[in-house]
Amino acid sequence: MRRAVWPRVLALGFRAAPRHMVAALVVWIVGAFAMSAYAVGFQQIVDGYLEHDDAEVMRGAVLTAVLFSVGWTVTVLAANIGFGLSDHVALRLLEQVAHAAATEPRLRRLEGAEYRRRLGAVRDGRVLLAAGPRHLLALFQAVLRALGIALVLGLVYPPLAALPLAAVLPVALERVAARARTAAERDLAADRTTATALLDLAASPTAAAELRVHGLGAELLRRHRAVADRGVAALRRRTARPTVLRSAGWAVYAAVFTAGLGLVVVRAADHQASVGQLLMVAAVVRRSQLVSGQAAAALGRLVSVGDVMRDYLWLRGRFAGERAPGTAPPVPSRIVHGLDLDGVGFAYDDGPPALDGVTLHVPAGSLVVLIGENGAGKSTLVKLLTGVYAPTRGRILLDGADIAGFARDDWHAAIAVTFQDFVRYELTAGQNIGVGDLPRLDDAPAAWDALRSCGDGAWARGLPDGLDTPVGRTLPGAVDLSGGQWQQLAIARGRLRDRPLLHLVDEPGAGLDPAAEEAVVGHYVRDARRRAAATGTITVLVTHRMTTAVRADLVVFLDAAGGALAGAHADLLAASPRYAELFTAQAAAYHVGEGTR
Ligand SMILES: Nc1ncnc2c1ncn2[C@@H]1O[C@H](COP(=O)(O)OP(=O)(O)OP(=O)(O)O)[C@@H](O)[C@H]1O
Repeated sequence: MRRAVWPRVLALGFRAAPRHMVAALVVWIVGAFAMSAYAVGFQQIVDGYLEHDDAEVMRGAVLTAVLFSVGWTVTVLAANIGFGLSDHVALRLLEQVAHAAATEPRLRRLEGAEYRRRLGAVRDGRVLLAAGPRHLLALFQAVLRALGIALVLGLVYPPLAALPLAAVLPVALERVAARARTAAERDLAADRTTATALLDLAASPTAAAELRVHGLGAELLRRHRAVADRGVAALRRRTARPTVLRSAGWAVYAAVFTAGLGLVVVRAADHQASVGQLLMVAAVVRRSQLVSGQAAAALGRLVSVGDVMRDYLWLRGRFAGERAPGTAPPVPSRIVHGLDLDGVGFAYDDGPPALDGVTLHVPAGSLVVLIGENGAGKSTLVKLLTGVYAPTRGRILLDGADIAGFARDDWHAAIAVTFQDFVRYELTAGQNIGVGDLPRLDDAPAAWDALRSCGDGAWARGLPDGLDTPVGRTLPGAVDLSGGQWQQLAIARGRLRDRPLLHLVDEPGAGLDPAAEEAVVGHYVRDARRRAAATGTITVLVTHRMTTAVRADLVVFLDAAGGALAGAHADLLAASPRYAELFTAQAAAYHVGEGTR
């Protein structure tokens, strides 16, 4: 464990549970003193008895009884305080990471293999990390106990005070072994993730039907076994040598203490030490072994704690800074001129550009249909317009103002979105709509009204408690819905906000039956016209149904190279052979008459 992390682990404890930390510190100092010093009382009893000194025996008995009971009480107390401390820190840790991730406006910071690896490490290691302050205190206590033992040994024969130093070698080797183990585990983390994913998939209820039909269950388990066996073998190989070294360290330690004990026996034979002192040393040697074990265990765990702490600090650093722009311009209440994309480009991580130099003007109040083949960048453009991603080059301007300059929360409050990969919330059906406009989370009439855009909503009325029915798989009494019904809830959610500046809808028809899809598109067209007049709202509809393009003011056709062509449907038919080809193929498939051209 590198030094810089220690104070931060302690600070974690003091921030999460300051009273627990102080109590643990006090209790463990008292415990360390009591459990080391009680052996002195033990010596007094034996020597008093041999010298027929009843007063000395009594003093020893009282001292032993008091120190022993204080020591044990405090040990039990310390364990409880320590666990309480860990619980507090664990809770706080999870809250901090979850809050930072949930409120991070820059979605790119939640992506990438490095982010996923570190997040996984903190999630899996949170209990370990939360116990970090406790392990640090345990290490501190072990050092105090070792000092107490040195003091007691020094009383018998001063050179013996150096005996506890023999623990330095095995404890250091324990640390080396722990380092080797955590390094190996870290290198094997990808395999472990794969193994867990394979097991999760094998047990997943959503994948159950497909796995059975394709006969994949046994294959998944075979792969899991192969990956897991490889991991266990690699771990054994890499930790074998440090384990041998570790055992050698403890052997040296045992030899040194045995020699120390032998020395006291010789001194007792020479009448330079009393029998009581001999017994006291024997008791202290046993205690010293426990204390060294405690220190070694704490140090070993702290190595892993340090690793998780570094991942945790990395995550905190990733979410830090740039959160609140100083003075952001206000988001306008209506669009007057329109939306301009000025050379907009975007690439995920180090991948090829998903969008490459898109430049176009969308007049206020337009209904835009966004068309393109799979992977052309339609959803990416929608995400750029929501502001959760920023263009890697170029700008998006609303009435001339770069949307990147608006405060994120203000911008998000000013738009309405239905995402292609929408979320299925484990809430009631009505709340699945209500989350689209939080102040109206439980506004039943508004939810019914929004749902009516997808048809008559008969299926929702047929639910046991209508829109008050919990939906999904986890809540008690929850009803799971069909893909199209979930999609209707997502569409209604996106329609709940009344006066958005941008209304973005990504593939609303994908899971809907033709009647529902027609109803939905019709509502979007009517909403777009109504809002155009009121707020200059721009509605962007992503669809593969090219016949919808006929009803648009502006069609944006994204090509596979990340470029865009914009214009009226008829203009695009003339300007783009590929667009015309796609339209003709689809029109033929859907028996669309020539009149639509
Ligand atoms: N989160 C992501 N990380 C990395 N690459 C991504 C991510 N999302 C999309 N891409 C890539 O960006 C490109 C554009 O994807 P996008 O989802 O925008 O296409 P689309 O036009 O919406 O496709 P579809 O019609 O299939 O929904 C694709 O090549 C895709 O592989």
